[in-house]
Amino acid sequence: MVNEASLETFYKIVDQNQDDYVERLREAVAIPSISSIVGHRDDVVRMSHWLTSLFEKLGIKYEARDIGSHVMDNVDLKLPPIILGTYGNDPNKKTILVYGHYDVQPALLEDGWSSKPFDMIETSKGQLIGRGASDDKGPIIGWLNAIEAHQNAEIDFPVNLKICFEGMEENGSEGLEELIANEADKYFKGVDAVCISDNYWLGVTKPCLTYGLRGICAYKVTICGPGKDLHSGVFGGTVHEPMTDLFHLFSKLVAPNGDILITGINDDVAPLTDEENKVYQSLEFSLNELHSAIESKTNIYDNEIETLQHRWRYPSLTIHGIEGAFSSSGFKTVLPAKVIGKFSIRIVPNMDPKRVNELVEKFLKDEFAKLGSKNTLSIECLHSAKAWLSSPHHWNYVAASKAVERIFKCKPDLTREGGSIPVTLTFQDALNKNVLLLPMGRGDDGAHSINEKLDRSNYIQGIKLFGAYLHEIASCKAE
Ligand SMILES: C[C@H](N)C(=O)N[C@@H](Cc1c[nH]cn1)C(=O)O
Ligand SMILES: [Zn+2]
Ligand SMILES: [Zn+2]
Repeated sequence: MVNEASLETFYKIVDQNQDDYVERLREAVAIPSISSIVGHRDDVVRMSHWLTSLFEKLGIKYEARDIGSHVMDNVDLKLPPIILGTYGNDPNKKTILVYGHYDVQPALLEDGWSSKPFDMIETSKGQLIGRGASDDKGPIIGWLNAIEAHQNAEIDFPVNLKICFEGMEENGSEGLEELIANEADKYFKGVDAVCISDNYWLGVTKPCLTYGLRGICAYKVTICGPGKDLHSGVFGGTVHEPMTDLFHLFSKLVAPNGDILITGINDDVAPLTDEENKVYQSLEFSLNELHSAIESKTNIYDNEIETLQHRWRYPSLTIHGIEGAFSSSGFKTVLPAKVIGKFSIRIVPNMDPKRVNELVEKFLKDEFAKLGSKNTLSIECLHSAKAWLSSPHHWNYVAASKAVERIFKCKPDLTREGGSIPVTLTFQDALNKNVLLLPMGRGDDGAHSINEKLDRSNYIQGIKLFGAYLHEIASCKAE
């Protein structure tokens, strides 16, 4: 049985301390821990130190595991540590593993942010705007705030908590899979279930529990031509241009209606069953919510069901950008000598990254050969991860559903999501335990986009939700 009085005291303490929690998030957002930019690697490491100081303050035992180094953009870089924490070790309590990441996506004011991305502001509507506020600093700090609130309220922490925070999630989670495989029977031994808060509600009003994610294969395509950038007037029309080749190649990858054109890519996509199709009929999601999240009406599908199916259970291909091309304002009549195009494919159940890589390589090489260009082409898969599906009827989900009802007075939606968190499947397979995604933020938080935000109410109610979830876990029967 959940101790109702303890929970009420916990909620009260969370409410009383909410301004401190916001300040804590502001401090964390101020560290630009961007894992995919060489010059920010020290900031990612600084963020790990910020977290471990908080672990010390809260009495969480931890190890900051050194996982070696890697080469990124031709630079040898130390990988940020994986922080493994342990809070409580009572054999009579269940053990829950929480995972999150302390790295963030890149962000520049000139991308169109309305305020400096790493100086978190709070708007009059209670939106906490800053890079990483929702993805994933708010949620990871949320777990730590929940621990502190139990201490301040002087109530027993209901479970043993194991914590795994990484600093490379936005850049392929390098080193994490290996660490989990090595530690499955050591550090992760005794874990009963896993909970990850690193995604978002479907819309803006109703909480959800998430049981599926798409995977990802991310590519870098390099075309090299002349030995240096050239004057387009002097040399244009007389040399094979890398940018022209890249545009031709990339135009073959995907149609404007989103269909992926790579030969064979759709062959393995799991067929849509009647049972799965039914799931989409009962979801509360409107195109209006989509329009507000994308700040336009540029949706491909004119109905909710197809939109969600193409977000959750069909693959998609996105062209992200071109390195080496002229991209500033103004006009420069340059002929770029070398360009690097970047795209990724979100993959779905039954698709295998190895097979996807083979198909992508063959397709690009065949198409490049048709151009008759004397430039050179190279293709690199930067990182990949399979799609993930969990069992939403497991006691882990039942406990989370009860916790949502306590805090939000409604039953959560059961959703899948289009983004990727490679570690979900790794934990599920390596530990053979149920994995639950319990989001804190809303569908319009703008993760990876400009003006990323976390609503103060989602942050504070999210801390209460995490606490309530752990209390429900403690009182539920694990079968
Ligand atoms: C859903 C999660 N919060 C997230 O944003 N994941 C990233 C992971 C990733 C993979 N390559 C680079 N980042 C995502 O889905 O893009
Ligand atoms: Zn992210
Ligand atoms: Zn994330």
